[in-house]
Amino acid sequence: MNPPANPPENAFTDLPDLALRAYGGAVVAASDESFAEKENLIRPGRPSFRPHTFGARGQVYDGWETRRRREPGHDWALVRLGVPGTVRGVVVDTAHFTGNHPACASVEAAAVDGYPAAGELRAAEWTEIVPRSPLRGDAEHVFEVADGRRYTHVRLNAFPDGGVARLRVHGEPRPDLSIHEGLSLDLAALENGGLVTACSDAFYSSPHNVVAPGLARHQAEGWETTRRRDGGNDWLVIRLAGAGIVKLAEIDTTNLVFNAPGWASLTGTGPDGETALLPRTRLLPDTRHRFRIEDGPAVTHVRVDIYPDGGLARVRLHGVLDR
Ligand SMILES: NC(=O)NC(NC(N)=O)C(=O)[O-]
Repeated sequence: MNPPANPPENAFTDLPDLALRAYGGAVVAASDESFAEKENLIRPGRPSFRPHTFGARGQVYDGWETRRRREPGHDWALVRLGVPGTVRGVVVDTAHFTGNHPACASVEAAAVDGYPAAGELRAAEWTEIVPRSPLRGDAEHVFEVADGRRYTHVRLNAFPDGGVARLRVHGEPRPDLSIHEGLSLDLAALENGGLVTACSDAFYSSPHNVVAPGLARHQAEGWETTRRRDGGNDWLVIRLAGAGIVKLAEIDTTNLVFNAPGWASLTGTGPDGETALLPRTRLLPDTRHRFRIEDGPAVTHVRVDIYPDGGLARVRLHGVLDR
């Protein structure tokens, strides 16, 4: 999620990239990756470029690059989304590929639950979500997707061959929660369908990071705001995996050593209105705080207020789904 504080509504690039490696995405197969490896497609961060870094196979690119095709057909890469979901838009980024970018690209999507092997995936039913479109070199191509179905995999087609730096697949998470039936789970986690739907400020790093899997390895893998000068406070809103009762909240300031918030509070919203889940509570820098939440009602959204600013590495809201 990019600045500014009030992004335009429905800008799909503000939704999380469901294919991101950090969320568990994987490039499970590709027709070819002679020049540069397919895994680069879903790496976090902007693609880098160092000129004249020629290795034994040619210039080294931060992207997926196939060899010059001498037979009919086209190249493709198959991506498993880290979290299944509704795809709202795709970005095909040819950053730094000039003279060797594909002439055109298209994107297809499929829904295959379980653990399909690459061969099984290729035989799946694929739906075109981005029609074959011309590409330019060294450019981000932004394609909105109107199809509202849930998908688990996408396939990038490069016509006829060439290099693509990144493939971003923005959307809303829709995992299958049946496996959690009768169990507690992190209702905020992106992998369980939690989604940050609003935030006051995303200047340094994305608020989606607070619901990402695992621990943040450094400050940029968490959410960080600017220094606030107006007397207010920063906040974000998490839409939970479903209506649920939060029983344990984890507020993690790890890696925020000199810029951790001084305090935080949690407010739930649900069918019964607004409920204070955690009153304004003092936080320490660089610490994973855990708080029991007693007797809360079922809520669908939780607002996390931090005072006055700073950011958080992670927010975990463990609880049970309300039937
Ligand atoms: N990785 C490469 O060297 N690719 C290309 N060549 C240069 N110089 O970038 C190409 O497609 O021939």
